[in-house]
Amino acid sequence: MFAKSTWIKLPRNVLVGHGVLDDAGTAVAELSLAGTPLLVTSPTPNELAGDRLRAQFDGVETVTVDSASFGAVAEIVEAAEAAGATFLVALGGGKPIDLAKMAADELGVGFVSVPTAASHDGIVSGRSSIPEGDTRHSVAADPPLAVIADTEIMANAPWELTTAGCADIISNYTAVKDWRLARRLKNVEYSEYAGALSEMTAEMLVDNADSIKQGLEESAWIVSKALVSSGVAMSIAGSSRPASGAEHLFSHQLDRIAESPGLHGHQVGVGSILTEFLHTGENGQWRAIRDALTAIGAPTTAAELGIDDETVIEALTTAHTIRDRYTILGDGVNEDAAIEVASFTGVI
Ligand SMILES: NC(=O)C1=CN([C@@H]2O[C@H](COP(=O)(O)OP(=O)(O)OC[C@H]3O[C@@H](n4cnc5c(N)ncnc54)[C@H](OP(=O)(O)O)[C@@H]3O)[C@@H](O)[C@H]2O)C=CC1
Ligand SMILES: O=C(CO)COP(=O)(O)O
Ligand SMILES: [Zn+2]
Repeated sequence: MFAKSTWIKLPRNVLVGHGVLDDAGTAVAELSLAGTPLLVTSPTPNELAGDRLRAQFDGVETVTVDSASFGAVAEIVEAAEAAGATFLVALGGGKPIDLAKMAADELGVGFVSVPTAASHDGIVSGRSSIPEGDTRHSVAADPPLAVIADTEIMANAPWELTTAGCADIISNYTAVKDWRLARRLKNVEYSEYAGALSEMTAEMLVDNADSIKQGLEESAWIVSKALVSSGVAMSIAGSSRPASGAEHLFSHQLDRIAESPGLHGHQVGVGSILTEFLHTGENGQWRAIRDALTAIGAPTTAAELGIDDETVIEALTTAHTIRDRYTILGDGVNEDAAIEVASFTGVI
């Protein structure tokens, strides 16, 4: 008997466009959720859009978080219980969205994602990433019930957040290569649909690189749609594999060891240059990845990330140890090889 089964969880309503923030109430009403939400946000997004959102939900209370931590998740859970909230609405960048995602999971309620920055695909995915000490916990949770991405607000967010979101999508190329490699060498479960969707998402973003420019609202639209698409690929796969390979291990390791880590998307972009070189060699596609990052204005070197060369080499040689996820890093890249890769590609 055929015994495989799949449970794919996806957002039901996805709104992307100019001014869609004002449709949040309608989009949520359409989900037929009973009761009142708790609004989870952080200071800047609250100031930018909190009142417009509150005006659409009767009796909504607000909790404002300053930093990502398990303590902040507990605070949200407590506030939701005290307010008798039956679902959460997360307004902001990845920080309040990830915290609300994890709190919603703990409370056993749904949440709605209202991103104000297109900084990475966590704003639509079913994964939450919370730092604790020098480690970062990547935890599975349910994806948002709805995503309301107002491009007017996102286009006015700091530009580097948008270029980070683009680089997170460009990194899908190497993530899928790692996933296929793991299927071939370790018999890891692979989804053709999720792999193809993830690659196509990166392809479409790169094809539209000319329209990704600071001050152009269309940029926020292109990137938001790509982030949604990448989130869907992860939901189909039931893991972050389609969007997270060795380049993500490299970035997670930088988050642990760098004195002042860069933005997630920027780090995975530079990681992709390195791991593409490991996959396809000196005449392979690493230049195409680098050029795509350059075209949208994302960093391509350690210096542009603001991280010293030694730390980049340490991250590349130790990244394979931080997670049980087989990638092109295999059982480790030695220091000489890491220096060779990083020098040849101009990363250091
Ligand atoms: N789930 C996942 O797969 C992933 C999750 N993450 C998590 O996401 C977080 C990082 O995401 P990121 O979006 O960069 O973080 P933040 O939510 O901290 O946002 C970055 C900064 O931009 C500000 N901001 C947000 N929107 C606007 C806007 N429209 N205009 C002006 N300023 C704005 C924020 O203000 P303020 O300081 O007031 O909040 C903050 O200072 C981390 O907590 C990380 O762990 C990262 C990668 C992947
Ligand atoms: O950042 C992600 C995908 O872009 C999530 O991946 P992780 O599972 O590595 O946290
Ligand atoms: Zn990512």
